[in-house]
Amino acid sequence: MIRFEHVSKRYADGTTAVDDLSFEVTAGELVTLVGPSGCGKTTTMKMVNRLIEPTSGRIYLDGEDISDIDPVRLRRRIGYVIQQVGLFPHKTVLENTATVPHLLGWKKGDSRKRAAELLDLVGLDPSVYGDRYPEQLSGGQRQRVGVARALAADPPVLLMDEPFGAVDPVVREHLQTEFLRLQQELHKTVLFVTHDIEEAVRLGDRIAVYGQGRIEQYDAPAAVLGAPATPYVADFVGSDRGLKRLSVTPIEEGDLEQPPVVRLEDPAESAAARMRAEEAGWAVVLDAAGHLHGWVGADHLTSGTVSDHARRMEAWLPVGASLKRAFSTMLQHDAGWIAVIDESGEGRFLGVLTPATLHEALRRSTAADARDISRAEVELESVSGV
Ligand SMILES: Nc1ncnc2c1ncn2[C@@H]1O[C@H](COP(=O)(O)OP(=O)(O)OP(=O)(O)O)[C@@H](O)[C@H]1O
Repeated sequence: MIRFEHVSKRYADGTTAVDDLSFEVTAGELVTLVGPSGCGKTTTMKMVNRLIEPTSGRIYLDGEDISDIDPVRLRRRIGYVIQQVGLFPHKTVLENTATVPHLLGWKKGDSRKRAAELLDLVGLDPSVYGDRYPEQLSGGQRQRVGVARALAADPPVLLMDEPFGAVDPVVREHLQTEFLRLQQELHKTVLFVTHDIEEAVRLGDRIAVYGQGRIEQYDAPAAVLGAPATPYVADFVGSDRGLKRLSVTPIEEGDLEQPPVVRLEDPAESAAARMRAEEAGWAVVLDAAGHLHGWVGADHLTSGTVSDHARRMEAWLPVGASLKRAFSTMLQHDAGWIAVIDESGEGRFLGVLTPATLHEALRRSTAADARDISRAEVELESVSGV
């Protein structure tokens, strides 16, 4: 979809910003460009929409050399989101979002309708926010409008230059999650610049780790974390890369423990007897439909039915969620275990994840790399679902 062939950029003052760069982004792929300040990420990106022209080399979009495409036409095929969103202050949120359809000559009604759909898609209710002006929004909301605006004309390619860089970490994580959800729906071809390795790992199908003007490693997140290609990459991804792996390793059914399971309607005494037989101090409680209700301690089961004593359980996750989410859910709920649910299978309870099984899952993921299993076999499906 996007292909760089021996691309270099030297600025007039002699700075070599990008040096003989060759790489390819396939259609529907989200590639993060990560590296320290001044390593050439933004230059790379701006060459794709011809805001900057390369000194040498060629860039292809869908097989077409972009130097043969009129820049204005080219940019219609490419959405662009930057950190300082650049919304027009005197235009409403709806008008800002409708900018590109408007420029493309859409009818006013059509472009406003499209803008409203897009605002909805990025989590802003158009009836609440549509008539506001940018200064009446929070930083995170402004970034969402920026994303909606870039998507308005439905371009196949999105360039995003530190789009979430200016918001606080909590909002940032929220925006990342929403963007991943959006990307699962839209399958845009995305180049995403960040200097934050965590963000690169969380979002990227592949990561390009930049050194000075060059890509040091271009690989799937687990491979970059598990097998850094050079000492520079190892240093950049950090000594805590084991921890970072948490965000690219999904919970699998095989990781789960199977505690005793009782039903809400079970008589308390028989449930207690079963737990004693399994030497378990507690059991997971399911409702009549087999959905997770909560848990119950063996000591409480003195009379009546399980439902008289059961407590609700809020700490649960769908299978396939990342181990990082599992870990933070445990901390958030101060829970020694979390329930894992099969969301696609109507919320069927699958088992529980404990700190010990979480550790095992992390070792499984590291061992996969140590055995030099090819990237394709390291489970990465959930990278886009963390
Ligand atoms: N117009 C310019 N003229 C001269 N040098 C430039 C120009 N624009 C960028 N550079 C230099 O090119 C190098 C790469 O810049 P670029 O903006 O691509 O880096 P970056 O990786 O995006 O950095 P950051 O994360 O700080 O945005 C830097 O050394 C920068 O100073």
